[in-house]
Amino acid sequence: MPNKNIDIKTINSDVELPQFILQPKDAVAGEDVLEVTGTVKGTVGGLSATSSPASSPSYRQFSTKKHLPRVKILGTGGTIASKGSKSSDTAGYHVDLTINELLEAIPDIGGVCEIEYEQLCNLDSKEIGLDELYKIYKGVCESLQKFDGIVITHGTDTLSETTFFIESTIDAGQVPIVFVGSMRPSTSVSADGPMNLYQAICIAANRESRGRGVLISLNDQISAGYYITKTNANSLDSFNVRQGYLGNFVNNEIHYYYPPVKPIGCHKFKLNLKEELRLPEVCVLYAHQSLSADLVEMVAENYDGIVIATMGAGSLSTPVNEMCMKLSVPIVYSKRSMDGMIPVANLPMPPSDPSSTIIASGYLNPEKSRILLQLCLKQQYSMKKTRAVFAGVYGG
Ligand SMILES: NC(=O)C[C@H](N)C(=O)O
Repeated sequence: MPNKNIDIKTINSDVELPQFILQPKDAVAGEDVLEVTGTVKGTVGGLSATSSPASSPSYRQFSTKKHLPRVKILGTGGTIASKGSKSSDTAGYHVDLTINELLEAIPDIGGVCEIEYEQLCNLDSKEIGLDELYKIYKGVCESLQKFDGIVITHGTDTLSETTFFIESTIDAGQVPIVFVGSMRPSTSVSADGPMNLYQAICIAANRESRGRGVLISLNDQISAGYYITKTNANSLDSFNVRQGYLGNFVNNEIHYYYPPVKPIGCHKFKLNLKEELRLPEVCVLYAHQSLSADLVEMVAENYDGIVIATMGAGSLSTPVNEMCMKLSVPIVYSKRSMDGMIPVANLPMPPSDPSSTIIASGYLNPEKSRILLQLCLKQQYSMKKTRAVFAGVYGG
């Protein structure tokens, strides 16, 4: 049952699925208002299970005078759910832990919130595809109506693609959606997963996190899932972006630097929850010296759209530009550089030319541009409308 101290109100959303905001009634989360007994419930492989106190570690059954927020955890796998063969291994590990096992490593969490969890899949994030994205999308939509916050465990390699997709397709209203992963497997010395997960759950349960959309919690930092990306393949401090962090987590305190904020110009796409997720095929090409124009043509024949990671702020050789100008599929010019953007002025054809199918990615990196173009193609947006969507991130 949803928390009785929270009012659920429908919000005006441009997303087809009815969604809700959770608003506290007079009672404030964390104040002593009523006696509740908290449990951790879970679903693994579609089977529902409520932990029985007798067989459970102590954190799963708690009694408190506090009115606790309710948090849903959706498990998808990643290094956070992985085991290596030696405690010194930080590579060559495999996904092996369920959400239930991850929670055993953070016994203090029972005092923070009530938790329900669901294991959607248990994969390295390189295996996350449309089916898994759809499960995450569905899991988040269904949980929005019943919980104060949502946490999704996920591998870091493709984490920022999933956060971008979820921010682009779900209007979460006030409910924090917090993604979390780790860089070291659970078996390693100084594994970062348990603290990252603990912090993510605290962030999801905290009222200061409301109205901030999709967040990533990693290495004590809180950032916006729309922009942030993995910038280091190995270190604990693996997520970074020029658009910056939203806050910091220190010794059980959450410090936001700004009032609630969501990314400017983030276009929301309506998806139909009842339909399986199918998206048009968009290929990412990585430009380099002597990139073959024929390769671009070959890709255009086999895909619905192309994103090119150009060499600077839109630079491609003359033969490749000429090929792009001839093709009829949409081609997004993005960048190899981690930071910066593609200004419209650097496109080989002005966007006002009706025959142009070349679009500037603005601040979006190639993998996020790919998802945005897929969503535009799925909705059968015109070139003009697709440009308007990319203009939200100063492209177009
Ligand atoms: N740190 C990680 O989570 C990397 C892992 N290969 C994954 O993305 O699932």
